Amino acid sequence: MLECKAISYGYNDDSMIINDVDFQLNPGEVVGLPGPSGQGKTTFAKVLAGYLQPQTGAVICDGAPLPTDSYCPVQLLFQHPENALNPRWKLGDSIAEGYTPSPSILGKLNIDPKWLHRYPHELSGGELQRLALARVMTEKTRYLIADEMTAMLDPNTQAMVWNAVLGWARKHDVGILAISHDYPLLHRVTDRIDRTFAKEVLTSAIRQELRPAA
Ligand SMILES: Nc1ncnc2c1ncn2[C@@H]1O[C@H](COP(=O)(O)OP(=O)(O)OP(=O)(O)O)[C@@H](O)[C@H]1O
Repeated sequence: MLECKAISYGYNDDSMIINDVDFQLNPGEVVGLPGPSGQGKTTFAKVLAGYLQPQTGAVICDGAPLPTDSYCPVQLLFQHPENALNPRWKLGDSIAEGYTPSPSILGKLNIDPKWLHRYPHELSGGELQRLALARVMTEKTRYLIADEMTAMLDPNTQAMVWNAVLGWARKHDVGILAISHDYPLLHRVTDRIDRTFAKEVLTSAIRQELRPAA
């Protein structure tokens, strides 16, 4: 289980962005994290993935603190994949740094193997995002935090990417935290919604979107 207890984080000590948050994500579970802009969802994601050290509390992954000198079992994908890929490396080299994705994973994400011979600036944002995702779809990833991961994709590509990710997560018992403003998407892909950052009163439109399909 990926869990945190009493996490607080502030970019300066005067004001905390995250206050005393408890959270749990089980292996194989898909949890949605909605919330208005600026509430601290991305900050929380960065703490959970070990990019930021909380001022109070701790992140525990399968019974241990996150490693600092080896592959992190909690991987974080952002809306903009450029930040995750070295602009000076061909994409095949960036991916091979971790592992070699199977032709099946490349196929499920509709990745043209020729892209691996190109540099990041030679692909579209949506193509890059699928490569950034392939890069973390390894058995070493136990939890994936998808922060607006498919926000830039068209609806068909978004559905294709989520099918691939959910199939992979089911097969390997990977837990997923999906952060998004897109309630219909969260309703489609998650098992439950965590309301830590979404304390706003639900509008009737959102309630309608959240209602299970008949
Ligand atoms: N590096 C930083 N230094 C100082 N303040 C920051 C930094 N990064 C984010 N913030 C501030 O922290 C607050 C929370 O930002 P965060 O990106 O976590 O929110 P969010 O809920 O993910 O928002 P959105 O839905 O718009 O992505 C915001 O007020 C933001 O301006």
